[in-house]
Amino acid sequence: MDGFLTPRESAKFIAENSRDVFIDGGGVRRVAELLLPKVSGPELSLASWKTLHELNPKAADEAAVNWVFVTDTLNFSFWSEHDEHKCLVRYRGRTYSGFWSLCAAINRALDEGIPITSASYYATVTLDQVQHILRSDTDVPMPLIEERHRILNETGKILLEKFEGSFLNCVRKSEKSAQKLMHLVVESFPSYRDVTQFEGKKISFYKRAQILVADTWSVLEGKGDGCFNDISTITMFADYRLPQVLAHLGALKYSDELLEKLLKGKMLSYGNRQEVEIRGCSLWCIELIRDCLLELIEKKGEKNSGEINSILLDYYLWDYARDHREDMKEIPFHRTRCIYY
Ligand SMILES: Nc1nc2c(c(CN[C@H]3C=C[C@H](O)[C@@H]3O)cn2[C@@H]2O[C@H](COP(=O)(O)O)[C@@H](O)[C@H]2O)c(=O)[nH]1
Repeated sequence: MDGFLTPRESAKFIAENSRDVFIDGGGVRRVAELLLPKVSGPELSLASWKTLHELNPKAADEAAVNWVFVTDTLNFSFWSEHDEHKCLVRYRGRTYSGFWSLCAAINRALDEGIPITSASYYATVTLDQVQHILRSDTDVPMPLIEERHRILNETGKILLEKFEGSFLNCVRKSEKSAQKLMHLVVESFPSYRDVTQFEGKKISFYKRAQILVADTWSVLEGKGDGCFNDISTITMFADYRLPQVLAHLGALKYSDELLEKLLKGKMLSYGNRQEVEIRGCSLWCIELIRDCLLELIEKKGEKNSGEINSILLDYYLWDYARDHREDMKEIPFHRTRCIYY
């Protein structure tokens, strides 16, 4: 996808030209200080992807990689109009919402003998079958079911044509470069092309492509085919939860006009200036938090077990957002309905 700024370049440019979203330096430092005691703990480690999340695969094999691929292909837009009426999926005695409702539905299908992670299946899966697989245990269906069906067919066909039906072959073509894998994904699979324009420049977020690379790194435990030599160049994933938690923690500030819109639950269309500023400033904010945290680690001589990168900060803050739903009500997430995040 030539001619586009990278996500990191895009974020810097947006943050420098933003009118309604601002990064608060004091807030950035406070978040870095909140994270400092965690750097040597389990939560800010690669292993937490498996140990903290029971729905994620425990294996590090080809089937697990293909589970990650189909999950991240559908990893978008779970928010509902009214939070008290939303899609919920019950699985093995627990009830899941949002992103986790997707993972629960995928695992439920596998338990029912439906090969939902096999490209040869989802390349021709019907809308009825997808509605059954992603069925909700409430009267509110998962949003964008028709789009999810279209994307499954499109993506499955391409994976069969170009990568013999397995995402592991796509990973192997990246020669252990996270950047090469991200670009191979966006070039091969149209639904991953999370790009738009801002102030006349062609910008990219590649949210689902970046989280796909990150989840591939995680499920392979950073070893073998997942031992990416440039994994730290992957930025956070510009979704609708991270901006909310960054605003809640005071690292991100919204103009009065934008905050009023969010409080009224107004929709922002994909590519709208304020939506782009929210996503871009969030991404740049995490880069600044990471830099500040690395400085604090240096100064305080904290020994962190593995490397600290934007992926691990993102995972941690995303989990934090899930665990602090109630506290975050004062700053709503922004409502954009799209297939990109
Ligand atoms: N920035 C960022 N956004 C993420 C994720 C995840 C889950 N992934 C990892 C987390 C645990 C597993 O270990 C996965 O690896 C989902 N999302 C996005 O959030 C939104 C869903 O939110 P809610 O409605 O509250 O479930 C939606 O846009 C979805 O695309 C992440 O980690 N970071």
